Amino acid sequence: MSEAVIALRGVRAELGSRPVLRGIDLTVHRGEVVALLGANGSGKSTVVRTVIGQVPVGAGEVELFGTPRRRFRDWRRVGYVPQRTTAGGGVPATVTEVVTSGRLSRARLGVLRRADHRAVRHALELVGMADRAKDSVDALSGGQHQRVLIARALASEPELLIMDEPMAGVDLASQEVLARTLERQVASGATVLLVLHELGPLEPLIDRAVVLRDGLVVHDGPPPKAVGEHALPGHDHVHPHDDVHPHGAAAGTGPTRTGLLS
Ligand SMILES: Nc1ncnc2c1ncn2[C@@H]1O[C@H](COP(=O)(O)OP(=O)(O)OP(=O)(O)O)[C@@H](O)[C@H]1O
Repeated sequence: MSEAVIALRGVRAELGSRPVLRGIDLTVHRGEVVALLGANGSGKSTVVRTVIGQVPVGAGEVELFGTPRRRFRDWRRVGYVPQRTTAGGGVPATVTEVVTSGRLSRARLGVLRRADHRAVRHALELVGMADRAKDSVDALSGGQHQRVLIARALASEPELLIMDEPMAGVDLASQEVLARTLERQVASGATVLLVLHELGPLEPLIDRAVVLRDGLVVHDGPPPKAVGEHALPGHDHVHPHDDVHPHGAAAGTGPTRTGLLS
C-alpha cells in the first residue's frame, strides 16, 4: 500500500464539552480520492478540521505525510477549501487577490515571483474564472465564489487537497467544471479528501467512501450505491426496490433500510 498522506487513529474531539468525534480511524493514501459522507452533524467537518489543526484532538493521533500534525509545518503541500463562506470574508478583494493569498506559502520570503503569478493565473484558468480576475469577489455569485476558493487552494499546487462540501450551492454547470478540475488534479497525482452530501458529477473520481454517524465511522469502502440524491439531509435511506443489500447479502422483499447515511 502506498504512503499514508492522512492518518487518523482513534481520534476523539469535543466541541463545547460535547463529544463530537468518538474514535475515528481514517487513512488516505497517496493518490486516493476519498469522500467523507454522513448526515448533518455526524462530524464530517470536524474530522477535516482536526486534520488541518482547527479543532484540538482530545485523544488519538493525526498524521500528515507521516508527521504528527502538531509537528507538521509544510502547509504548502496542503490545499484547503473551507465549508462555504464568502471568499473575501467581508474585506473587499479582487478575485486575483484572493487566489494569490493561496500562493503565499510558496512565495520565497513572501515575495511573489513570475512563477507565482503564473500559478495564480493557471489556477484561475482551471476553474474557468480567468475572465473575472480583476473583479471584486463581492460581485460574484455563490458558485463563482466557490470556484475562487478552489482556485485559491490550487494556487499552491498542493499534493493534498482537502475540500469541505465544494459542491454546496454550486449549479450543475459549475459542478461539471469543478469535477473536471479535480480530475486533472487527480491525474497529476494529487490526493483528495472531500466532504460531500452527494457524489454527483464527482462519482467517477471517488475511490472510497467513509461514512460517519454520530462521530463514528460506520462504513469505509466502496461508495454506497444510490448515495446520490439519497444522501440529502434528513433522508432515511429506504430503498423499496433494492433486492441486494449493500454488503452483498440478499435483502429479501420489502424496503431495505441501510441507515448508512442518516
Ligand atoms: N464550535 C462548535 N461548538 C459546539 N459544537 C459544535 C461546534 N461545531 C460543530 N459542533 C457540533 O458538532 C457536531 C458535528 O458537526 P460537524 O460540523 O462536524 O458536522 P457535519 O457532519 O460536517 O455536518 P453538516 O453536514 O451539517 O456540515 C454537530 O452536532 C455540531 O452541532
